[in-house]
Amino acid sequence: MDDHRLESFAEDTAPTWVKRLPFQVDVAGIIRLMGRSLYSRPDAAIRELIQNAHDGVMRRRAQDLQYQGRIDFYQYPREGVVEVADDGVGLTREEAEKYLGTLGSGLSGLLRGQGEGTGESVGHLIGEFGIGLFSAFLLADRVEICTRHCVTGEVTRWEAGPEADIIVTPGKRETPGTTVRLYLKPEHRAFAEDEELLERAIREYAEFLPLPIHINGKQHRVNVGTATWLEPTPDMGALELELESYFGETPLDVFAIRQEKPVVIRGALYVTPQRTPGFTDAPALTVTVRRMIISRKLHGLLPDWASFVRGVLELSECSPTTSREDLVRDTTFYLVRDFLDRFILEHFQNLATEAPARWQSLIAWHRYLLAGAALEVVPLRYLLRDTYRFITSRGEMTFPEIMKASTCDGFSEDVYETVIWYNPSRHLEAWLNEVFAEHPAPCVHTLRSFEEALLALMVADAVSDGKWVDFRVAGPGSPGFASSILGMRELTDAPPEWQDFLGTDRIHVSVGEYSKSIPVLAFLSERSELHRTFEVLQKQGAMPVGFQRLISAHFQQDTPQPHEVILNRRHPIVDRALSQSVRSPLASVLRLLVNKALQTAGLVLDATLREREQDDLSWIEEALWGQS
Ligand SMILES: Nc1ncnc2c1ncn2[C@@H]1O[C@H](COP(=O)(O)OP(=O)(O)OP(=O)(O)O)[C@@H](O)[C@H]1O
Repeated sequence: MDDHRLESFAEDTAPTWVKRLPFQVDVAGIIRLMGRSLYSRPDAAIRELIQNAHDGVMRRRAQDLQYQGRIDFYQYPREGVVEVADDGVGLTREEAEKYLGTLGSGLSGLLRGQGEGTGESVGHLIGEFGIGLFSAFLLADRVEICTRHCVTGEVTRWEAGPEADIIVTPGKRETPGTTVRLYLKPEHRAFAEDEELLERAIREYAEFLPLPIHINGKQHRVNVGTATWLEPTPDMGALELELESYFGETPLDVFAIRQEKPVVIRGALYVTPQRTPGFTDAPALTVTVRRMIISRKLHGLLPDWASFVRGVLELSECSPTTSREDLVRDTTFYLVRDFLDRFILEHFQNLATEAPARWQSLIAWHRYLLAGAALEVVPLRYLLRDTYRFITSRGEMTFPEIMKASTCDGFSEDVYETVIWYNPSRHLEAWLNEVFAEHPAPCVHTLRSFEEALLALMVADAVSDGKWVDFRVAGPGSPGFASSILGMRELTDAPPEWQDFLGTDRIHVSVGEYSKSIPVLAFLSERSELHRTFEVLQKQGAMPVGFQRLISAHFQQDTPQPHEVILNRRHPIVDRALSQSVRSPLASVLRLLVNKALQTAGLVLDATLREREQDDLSWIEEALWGQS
């Protein structure tokens, strides 16, 4: 790095003049800024006022254990006013002057910092930053507060508009507590007129706050206040019902969390019945801090793989962001995240041993998501290895069962101890079931691509555990398939005239002997089919040029294998046909059998093959007609 000096901005001689300016803060501007950038929605003000009222009540409760406390909202539609009233501790005149008018200064935060009062009461206070009151200006252009201190009985009236000075005067109020009156901006007058709107806003944040909240003096409380998941030993039935009513879906499996270390976590998680969560957004949780809802969709706490898990957590040690709409990504946050990763996995491991039927139904329901997640998450893969049931030619089997049944016998020429055969294409399923019917090894139908990957990784895990195992497509191209599965001997290319007669440039014909009584076996090359589809599209001019180039490059690198047709020399028709010429009627019968085998394997006959079929039928018909 160059050696350069930090030059002073000041003149070298003593300054001829110095001016000191007070640091200017445009409070109105800051309030506007807070409204626009700090909070994502104007009803955040409702939450801040509830929090303040709550803290006031908690502080009074710390002094008087008999006292319960409540919060009341009142609407005055004619005046466009909403009031939030509590019967809490109230403020002295000095406190009102000091804390209500100073941005960034709040008593709650101070008390929590100093640990004043009984540990419990301070621990319950929500306020922290000393800015919440200013959020009232999101909804209102004027705010008036009347407060009576519960001990001194002093009554203070406080008033502020965003542009004007704060005015503090004596006030009138009979009982202890604080009332905050919001003179709503015209665009927010609905909060004074629409009771449902106000109720929704209250419940959005304070649903689980134990303090009762009422609107317009009505008897029933707006917030439910109960949160079974916070109880020391929650009743699981009640918990399930509560989650169901809160999240609006029936949990498939519920698990409560009560954790003390390394961080305190209370709550409940459940498995959602939704099959495609995580498609549009990452897994999310409802999170409360001191029972106020921080977010109903908090991201980043659940592991990515657990996209089918939902729930609600009380994280009293986590820090809300200043807007209280999210959590600060600090060490505590990451401790919670790491804990959840381990906890959810352990829960499923326990479920698999303690309630296997339940675990099986979860796997069946969330097959895609679980198998997909297991590709990356090794412990989950180990769990699925022992419990995930693949569909095979011998019914459903777990990986260890497949391994056991796929052991090569002593007579096999294979160098591997175990060979797992699998079939990745649906149209070969029935056919391969027949082929494998008498064979002790199963054919695993990995009909969804993630299952093929899952099986491959399980094989790779077995290999790294020291097992001598191979993994092969059940098809004639795979070593050992013809000999060990089909019992086929001496596989050779068909003589050229038979290749020309029975095959095409896309169909390769060979002859062998196999134990089955089937005359012809056909195996399609999926790549060849794909190639053909693209060729047709290209001819129709239906493919964008860029895509076309990509496809051509793809197939140039690796030309597709032809479809395979294998004639069984042991079958009498095949044997007799091959001993005659390609012009004999039996040759046409054989060609019909080849077409049939290709169709059974899933090939849709093209025009050439269909034409050929017609020729064969006419030729046989003619030959038979001639004979009668
Ligand atoms: N209803 C109330 N009852 C008693 N004191 C109150 C009430 N509302 C506000 N106060 C006092 O005013 C202070 C400032 O409130 P403000 O909402 O701005 O900040 P806070 O609640 O301390 O912190 P935060 O910004 O995190 O909400 C509070 O700390 C509290 O001392």
